[in-house]
Amino acid sequence: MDLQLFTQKISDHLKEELPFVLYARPQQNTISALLQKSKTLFKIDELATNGFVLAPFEYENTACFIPESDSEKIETELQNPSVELKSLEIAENDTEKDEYTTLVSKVIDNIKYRKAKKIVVSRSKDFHLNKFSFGTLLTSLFSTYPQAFRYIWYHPQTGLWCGATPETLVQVENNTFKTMALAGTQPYTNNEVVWGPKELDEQQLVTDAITTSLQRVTSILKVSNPHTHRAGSLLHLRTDISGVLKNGKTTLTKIAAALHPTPAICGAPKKFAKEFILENEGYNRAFYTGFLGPIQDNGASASLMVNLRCMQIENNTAHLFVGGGITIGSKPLEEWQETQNKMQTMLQVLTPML
Ligand SMILES: C=C(O[C@@H]1C=C(C(=O)O)C=C[C@H]1O)C(=O)O
Repeated sequence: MDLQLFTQKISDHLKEELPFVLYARPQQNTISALLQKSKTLFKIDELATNGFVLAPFEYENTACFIPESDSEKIETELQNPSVELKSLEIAENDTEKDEYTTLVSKVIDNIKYRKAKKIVVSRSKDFHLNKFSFGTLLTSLFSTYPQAFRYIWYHPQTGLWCGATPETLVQVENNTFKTMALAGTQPYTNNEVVWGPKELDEQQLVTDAITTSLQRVTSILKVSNPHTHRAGSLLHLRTDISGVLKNGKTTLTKIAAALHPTPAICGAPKKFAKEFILENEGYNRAFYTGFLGPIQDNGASASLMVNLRCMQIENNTAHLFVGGGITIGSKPLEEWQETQNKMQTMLQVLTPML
């Protein structure tokens, strides 16, 4: 379908407050959309129905869902999806900076007392938009980050969420699966990339925790060496993990539950880190650091992504969400700067509306 018609159809759907989701896979120019016909907020326990799932950080069993069976499916192709990235100045707010660096210091204290090895903390920041335009958001989001998984989700009960995430939670295809350990961040420059021991250790911890939690549900595991992954104006360290699902019995639901929340977005040990986050972060992450993606073949095939570099847009306000992993070597001011840098990803998308 022609991009203009595609955009018009979805804008009309939004005006009627009808649910929809549109997404494009990494490196692909095809944007697929599901336009739900009713206003029902579908919830699923088993990830075994064709459609698109959106799960919160506090996922236990239940996630929001747009079923293919209640939707019209349309597609379009993006032309020339390449935009130059220009860093935007973000005014520093002293109170926000104090609150965040204090939170990071508290994590470091807990790590010193050996309560945890790593905790990922985060914050949210609001930006005022001069004028929200769905069409502008669509072209800006999908053309700025062709290498990321991009999505826009809307339901009158969840609001409008969108993002461009570099991180796969799990991809399943014919009994085989792929996942990744993504951790360690530095700004992208033209210089040679060097990773220090802090980042290498932090990333290894994520790889170890993921491979351990996969042991129960998989039979063959292949683990790559860590390599640099570019995500817009940032670089991460990434290890690819792939294998075969155990006896053909492991379902998508089981593998997602075994992985989520990974130490890339929660911490290690998982239980302590999650409780610390819920008690101390001081805001509700909602769908940020949850997972989302299309489910096909009744769960035999799926691409579930971690919901990072995302925002919720309400009227003329964009709520951006950013965080970072804290380990023994972390420094509060550097962690603050890392969240400022991560904010650039969604700010680039908002530029035409600021
Ligand atoms: C928590 C975020 O990113 C995660 C934390 C990272 C880190 O601490 O280096 C890197 C990639 C992500 O796994 C975020 O983008 O908000």
